[in-house]
Amino acid sequence: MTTLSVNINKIATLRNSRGGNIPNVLQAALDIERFGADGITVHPRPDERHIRYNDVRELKQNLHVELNIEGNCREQKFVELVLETKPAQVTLVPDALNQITSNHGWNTIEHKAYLTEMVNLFKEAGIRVSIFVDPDEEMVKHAKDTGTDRVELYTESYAKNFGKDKEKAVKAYIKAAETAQNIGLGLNAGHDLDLENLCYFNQCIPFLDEVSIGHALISDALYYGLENTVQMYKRQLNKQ
Ligand SMILES: CC(=O)[C@@H](O)[C@H](O)COP(=O)(O)O
Ligand SMILES: NCC(=O)COP(=O)(O)O
Repeated sequence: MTTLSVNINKIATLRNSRGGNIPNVLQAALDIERFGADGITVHPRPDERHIRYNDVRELKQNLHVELNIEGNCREQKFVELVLETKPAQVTLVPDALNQITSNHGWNTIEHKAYLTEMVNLFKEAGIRVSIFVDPDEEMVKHAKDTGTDRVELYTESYAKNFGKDKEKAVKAYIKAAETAQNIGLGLNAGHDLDLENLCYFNQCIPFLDEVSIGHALISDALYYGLENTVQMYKRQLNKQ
């Protein structure tokens, strides 16, 4: 069964807009856990514009479900935070400084030596590692050489093209996913997944381990409430 890790960056964005502690990010994460999510994802960025480094520390101390920390391992502060908090999973994302959001996966050929070093560092600390990649069989194959446990397929292009032609939109993802499965890599996916496009993606790739979803899920919660929304996403993942 594919697990749902809820990305709570957008809850922190709302909190930070007023400088106080409303909404309370930790409480929201604990509630999301209680409502049935399998994990919590955070993506701290160097400017701490949404999740702050201290949020991550608090979350790790209080959550019972898996914590997935995504981010740029070229940032020393990020590496130190991950090694200090020891989440269940770290997802390595090649962000540029001041990027609005993630917009590409790693080139696992060009950066293989560097990624191998980072994967070793985190795995030695007992942390599962996932590498964020575009839906490209070559990138998946070369990710395997780094020793990573999983890859996360960057689903922005799937989400963007889903409305035009969903079969075409998912094609490269199925190929990349099958490659990962054949070489023994675990498989995550995320970015712009939503209530419309999630079920089809999961049905096309039934061996998916985890999806991480934030922007659409937190937006849907404005209409449906957080509890309902988490359960609506879970139901999409449970449809055969
Ligand atoms: C890695 C990824 O796909 C991103 O979606 C990310 O985790 C979200 O980051 P922001 O919330 O900063 O857009
Ligand atoms: N890894 C993707 C993620 O955590 C959430 O992405 P999005 O749903 O906010 O686009």
